[in-house]
Amino acid sequence: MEDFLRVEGLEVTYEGGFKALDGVDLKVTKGELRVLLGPNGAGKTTLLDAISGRVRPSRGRILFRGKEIGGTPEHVLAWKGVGRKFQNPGVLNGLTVLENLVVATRRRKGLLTSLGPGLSAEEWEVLESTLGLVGLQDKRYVKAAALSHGERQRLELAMVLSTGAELLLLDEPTAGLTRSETEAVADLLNRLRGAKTVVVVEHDMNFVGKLAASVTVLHLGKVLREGTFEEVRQDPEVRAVYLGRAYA
Ligand SMILES: Nc1ncnc2c1ncn2[C@@H]1O[C@H](COP(=O)(O)OP(=O)(O)OP(=O)(O)O)[C@@H](O)[C@H]1O
Repeated sequence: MEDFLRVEGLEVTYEGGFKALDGVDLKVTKGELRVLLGPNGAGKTTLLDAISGRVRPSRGRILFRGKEIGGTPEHVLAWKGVGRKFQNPGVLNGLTVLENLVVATRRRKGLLTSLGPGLSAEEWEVLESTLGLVGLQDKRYVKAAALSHGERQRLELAMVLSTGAELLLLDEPTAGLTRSETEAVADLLNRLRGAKTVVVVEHDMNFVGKLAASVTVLHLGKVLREGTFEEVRQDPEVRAVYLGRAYA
């Protein structure tokens, strides 16, 4: 199968000459759920930034569905199906859950983001199934401002999905969530497997352990290991640089 996302020899050098990524190779197949682990400063966010067009690679290639996308502006990539959670503009507080999803769906079509009729029957169907997927059916008429933190996170995910994103890039989606909210996000990501390709940066090991995911460990801007969560968790080198602290 063709790699859905392929990163080859990627380097990102920040102003001042600091090399945050130093020759990263990564292959993600369609429908895969991939976790990026690594200690602070390993380059995880920079890798998501490079894939989503927020920072420019200084060397190497990023291929999305076989086409080079390195250096392509973020808004163009969003249009091509690369979705970054926490992308602007995010949730609109004054609108209900349903209205926010309508706005996100219309954004996909490139229309003005005003409300009103205009979604096809098929789009309503997709919107309904997305609501179900994130477990917010019962909150459809609730204003976004009144949602709990966890519900809001799930609404943001639903909005990225509604924009038609095929590749979802998530940076610590469980930050600030309670244990049950974290479990809801883990369930959601597991259910997305096969339908969407997801790359998620996460520090919460309990959460990562619940994901049916392969794991890539970054360290000092390079890939240190790849494998299942158990494999990388048992790896002495990984433990030394990262997990050792959490599992000592
Ligand atoms: N805009 C920037 N200019 C210069 N250096 C930067 C910039 N952004 C990040 N860095 C540096 O690049 C390195 C990698 O940062 P990055 O945020 O990608 O790491 P990370 O693995 O996501 O870390 P964390 O887990 O702490 O979020 C760090 O040393 C960081 O200080």
